[in-house]
Amino acid sequence: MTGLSEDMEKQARLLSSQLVLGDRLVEVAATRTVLAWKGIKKDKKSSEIISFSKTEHVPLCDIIAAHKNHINAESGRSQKNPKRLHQMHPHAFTVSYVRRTRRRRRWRCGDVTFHCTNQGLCEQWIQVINEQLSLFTNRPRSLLVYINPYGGKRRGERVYEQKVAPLLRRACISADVIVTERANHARDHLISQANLNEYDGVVCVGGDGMFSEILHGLIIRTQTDHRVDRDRPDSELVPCSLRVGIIPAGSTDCICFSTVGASDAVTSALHIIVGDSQPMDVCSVHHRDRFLRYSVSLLGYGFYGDVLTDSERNRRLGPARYDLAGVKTFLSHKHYEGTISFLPAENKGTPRDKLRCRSGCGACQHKSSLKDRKQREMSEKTNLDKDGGHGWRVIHGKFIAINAASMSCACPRSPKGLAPSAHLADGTADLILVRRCSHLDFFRHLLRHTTKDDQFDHSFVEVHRVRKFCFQPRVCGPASADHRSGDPVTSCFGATRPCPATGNQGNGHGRWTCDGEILPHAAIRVSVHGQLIRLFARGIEEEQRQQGGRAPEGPCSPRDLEPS
Ligand SMILES: Nc1ncnc2c1ncn2[C@@H]1O[C@H](COP(=O)(O)OP(=O)(O)OP(=O)(O)O)[C@@H](O)[C@H]1O
Ligand SMILES: CCCCCCCCCCCCC/C=C/[C@@H](O)[C@H](CO)NC(=O)CCCCC
Ligand SMILES: [Ca+2]
Repeated sequence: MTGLSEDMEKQARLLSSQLVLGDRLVEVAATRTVLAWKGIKKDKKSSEIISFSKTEHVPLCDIIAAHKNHINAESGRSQKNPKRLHQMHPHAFTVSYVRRTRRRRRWRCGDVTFHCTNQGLCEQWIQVINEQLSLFTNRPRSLLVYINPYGGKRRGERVYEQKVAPLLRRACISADVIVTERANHARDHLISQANLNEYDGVVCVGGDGMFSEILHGLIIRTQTDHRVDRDRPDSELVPCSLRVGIIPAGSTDCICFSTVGASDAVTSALHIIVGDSQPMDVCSVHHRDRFLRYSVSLLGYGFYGDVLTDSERNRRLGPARYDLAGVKTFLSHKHYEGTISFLPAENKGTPRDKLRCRSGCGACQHKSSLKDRKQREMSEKTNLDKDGGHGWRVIHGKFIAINAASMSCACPRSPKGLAPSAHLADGTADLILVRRCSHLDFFRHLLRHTTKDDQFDHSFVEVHRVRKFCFQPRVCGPASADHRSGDPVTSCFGATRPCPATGNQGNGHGRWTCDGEILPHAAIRVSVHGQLIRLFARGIEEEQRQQGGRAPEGPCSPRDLEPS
């Protein structure tokens, strides 16, 4: 025995044999966690089999599938490969696996083809590998796919057919595909038609707006099935059981970029295939006792609300509409007056710490139990009753922008994001207040979103980590008794009255963008629901150095390595 590696010797081999790889003879072995091989040859003097190359290996959790090859006479024969070697090994199988590239966290599908002496051995290898893969119960078998044909540069259908469908087929994953025919088609289908029991996950081919449809479809369906009243701002929402995969085909693709670390269809498809799971916080947004929308990325008032409002007029420009609207909004340099009240998140770090949310993030590991949450709610209520809002902070001011990000909102435009230290699944959002400042100062602040400099390091910017917040635009006329009472929750909504100038509450104020949609009200109340939804993703991985070898040791967590 040549000894593939010490680690492998410690584990029971499921199968090992001599096979041919290219023009070399290799010893190949499979255990429950790894497939490894090493070049071998016959020692001329002793006639013993000796190894002559380093062990190469692929963790089983990175393998997509093993398939039989249909070989013609010429295939598999390299120039150096003597005809004899090939003739002695006429059967072959290919193992497809996840290959990490050196470039920007992109994953690709790698193939390695082994030739065998006989058909029985070839089939045995395929069976052993695929049997082990079938033990990974986190991998989906059946998916429901929604494609927005008009998202981003209108390439959704092509991207799916050319890049994603072939990989799903290779991994033996079935997919029912719906190409949407109108806005909200996917949302409505999920709410009232889809038979969700048939699927292990939902795939969204499109941008953040399309993802938002699917998010709404799944959350609304889940709450309806569990008879949860969505209109009550304090309802405890039930987490969705199906995971969502995002194949980026939009303009910003911020949710994909922030959860996968790349905006790339093949990378996303591979995260779906290996069955990754990334929980994600969701904000619920209410106006008085009426549910408005859910948000996972940016709730933005003022600057971003205006950018989005303006960009909607130029949808035909595709992704460039945001640049045009961004410049116009920046030049208009508006500010808005209002009161923001928020409940700070305790013991959850700060938005300016340097603890970035990365794959396996410690801050996102802890999911508070129902008991914890009930206790927190009780103490919030008691504090409110006791002294009219203890724990809540209230800030009145003139703001150029108010942004709430429950994740970093990293995207190709801003690789560290609007809130670089926000966490995907810690049950909090980072609330960024940009007060009225000079044009030049605001430009400096914006510019820092694209560099390594700290965009919060300005006297006119403050940032808080929060569980809940309310916003009340400046009230026309004298402040109401509720507002003066200091009870932030009541004052958020009690003080709203029609503006005499317009006769309409909301008009004349700024607007909120909620993951790219414009909200119909400026006075809103927001709660973060920790880990309400899960994606086929694993968060952004630390960049790794490749160390030679066919597939570098991936960051498979022990959970991934052990078949369940
Ligand atoms: N068939 C369709 N026809 C018209 N609109 C659609 C259709 N399907 C989905 N939509 C809507 O298109 C909007 C934009 O889609 P999407 O998010 O995919 O692209 P985007 O806006 O270019 O990207 P991003 O949201 O990342 O900026 C979504 O709000 C969605 O509701
Ligand atoms: C002087 C240079 C200034 C550069 C400033 C760059 C700052 C970029 C921060 C981008 C944050 C995007 C957050 C994502 C929000 C999405 O839910 C939403 C829907 O797709 N997209 C936008 O709001 C689109 C937002 C587009 C903003 C331009
Ligand atoms: Ca969060």
